Amino acid sequence: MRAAAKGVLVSGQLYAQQPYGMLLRMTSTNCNTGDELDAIFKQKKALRTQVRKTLKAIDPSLRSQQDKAIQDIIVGAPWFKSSRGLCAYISCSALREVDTSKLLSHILQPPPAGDKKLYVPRVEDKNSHMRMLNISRIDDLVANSMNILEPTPVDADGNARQDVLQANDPVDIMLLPGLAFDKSGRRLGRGGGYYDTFLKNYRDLAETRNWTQPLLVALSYSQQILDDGVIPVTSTDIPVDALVSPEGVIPISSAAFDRMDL
Ligand SMILES: Nc1nc2c(c(=O)[nH]1)N(C=O)[C@@H](CNc1ccc(C(=O)N[C@@H](CCC(=O)O)C(=O)O)cc1)CN2
Ligand SMILES: Nc1ncnc2c1ncn2[C@@H]1O[C@H](COP(=O)(O)OP(=O)(O)OP(=O)(O)O)[C@@H](O)[C@H]1O
Repeated sequence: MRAAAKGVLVSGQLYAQQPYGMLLRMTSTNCNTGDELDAIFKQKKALRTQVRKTLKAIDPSLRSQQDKAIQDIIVGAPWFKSSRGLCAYISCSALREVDTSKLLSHILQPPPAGDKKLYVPRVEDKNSHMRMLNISRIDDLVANSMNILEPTPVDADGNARQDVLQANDPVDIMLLPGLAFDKSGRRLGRGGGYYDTFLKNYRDLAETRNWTQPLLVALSYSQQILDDGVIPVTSTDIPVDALVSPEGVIPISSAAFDRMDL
């Protein structure tokens, strides 16, 4: 995947090669040279190793206190209560991700309490391709090869599940996982590029449809919030609008300040 980020010249213009043979025109704002990218990927890899270690060292009871605090903050928040459509991840405890199980059970309550449409990730292939599919019950999930629960492409009645990129209505919020974050919105993922690719596609779709962009909200243990300047980023990394940690909501973008009622 690293080679995919190197520049190629087409008709005198520099392009970054993307999965599926797509080319992204390199401009002064989105351009990283091959050497820069190699250096950044190395720094990201080292930081991932360090953060994984930190996460493994958190005492399990402290971790579950943080899991509860983060989910309670979200469930009680006006911006969450008023949302109609969400994308959320299905947390994996072996990866030490902030737990989303209480949040998901809350969203998936039978109506009228459960009044939100939920989309969750399904990895389609190793070329950073992930879809977000609609589920209405926790039983809609099965473990994939990475041991993360994900929806089957077809529901129990044999109908294809709705893909959020094909839906007629926008989602308001995306609850995102990650290994590390900072208070300027930088996010370090697990390295697949799945979220960055999906978020870019959703952003393009929302723009085409004239929809309000969803708020990108990352769930983070206190230990995952790093000082500004520590998280290396490339031009394809999409910043988050806000963080939710056990200490509360940290709004970052102007959209977060406007919409999170803080
Ligand atoms: N809960 C959850 N679901 C998700 C993601 C995620 O980060 N969390 N993804 C977000 O992309 C996609 C799947 N991508 C993944 C990428 C790496 C690993 C993983 O197990 N990484 C190991 C290291 C593997 C290695 O390189 O040796 C790890 O981080 O410890 C899991 C999922 C879609 N679904
Ligand atoms: N919009 C995009 N289109 C195509 N490839 C992308 C896009 N965004 C990121 N990638 C590629 O995905 C790979 C992994 O990127 P990176 O290391 O930044 O992932 P990450 O942010 O840690 O993971 P994730 O986005 O899944 O949380 C890189 O090769 C990167 O060039």
